[in-house]
Amino acid sequence: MRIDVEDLHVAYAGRTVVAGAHLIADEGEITGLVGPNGSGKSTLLRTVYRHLKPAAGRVLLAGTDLRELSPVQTARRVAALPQERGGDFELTVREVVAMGRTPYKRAFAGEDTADRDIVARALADAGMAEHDGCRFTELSGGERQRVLLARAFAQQTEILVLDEPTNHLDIRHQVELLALLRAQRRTTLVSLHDLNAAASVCDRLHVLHDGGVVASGPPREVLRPALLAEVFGVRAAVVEHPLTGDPLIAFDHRSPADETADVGTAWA
Ligand SMILES: Nc1ncnc2c1ncn2[C@@H]1O[C@H](COP(=O)(O)OP(=O)(O)OP(=O)(O)O)[C@@H](O)[C@H]1O
Repeated sequence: MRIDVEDLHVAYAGRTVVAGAHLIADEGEITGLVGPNGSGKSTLLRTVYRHLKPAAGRVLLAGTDLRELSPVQTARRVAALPQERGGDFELTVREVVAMGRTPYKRAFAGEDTADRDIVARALADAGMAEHDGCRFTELSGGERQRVLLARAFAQQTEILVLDEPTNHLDIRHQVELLALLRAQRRTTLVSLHDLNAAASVCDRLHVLHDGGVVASGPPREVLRPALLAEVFGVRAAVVEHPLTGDPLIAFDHRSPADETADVGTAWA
């Protein structure tokens, strides 16, 4: 189920933070949203999972404007892992994941066997099956994250919108999560700070800068040194990963990009 974001404008209390953003997330692909702090990634994602309303422009799911869908219809199409991982749920891990089944329930209907199987499968996929009886509040940040991801899986939507899903995860769990997303082949729109992870797992990237998309395309075409200098303010070489052949960004951690250097317009 393809996502089209068209000329999107989003504001908080009159302050526009996403201004005229366009992007596409193709069916079954992993589409990455990257950009510096405050560039508008979370805000854009919140409009796609309908937590925020656009001030102008629109979000289409398989050609249908989100505004034409009810909240339940949206929840059957889009599951989200928001950046706000709060919710000090006084619930067990299993109960939190079972919340993902809500869009399919009539009021006060209980869980059936199919729901229980879906929840168990989602917990196993997120590597949290052994914690199913634990209290959510007693988990580490990374474990909570994986439980909330399992809740999104249990929602069984064609679209996943994930805001920094690898945040808090150790490197092994980052690799596992990204491999799991690839294996699922759902339409996935994901914000990532780790540009090397984005280069490895995303089919297409959109670079957000000051609320607008300034570059789009396959990671190899987008992640060029000039763009990294201009948008992220860093010096970097882009080489080939010796194991995978993916683009590998070797950052200069000693000094930022020289603001006076002529880096050209990488995305022209
Ligand atoms: N709830 C809010 N109310 C008011 N302003 C907000 C709110 N959330 C974000 N903003 C502002 O909107 C701008 C974009 O923030 P957003 O969180 O979308 O960026 P981001 O690219 O996801 O950043 P980060 O990489 O730091 O997570 C920032 O200037 C931020 O201060």
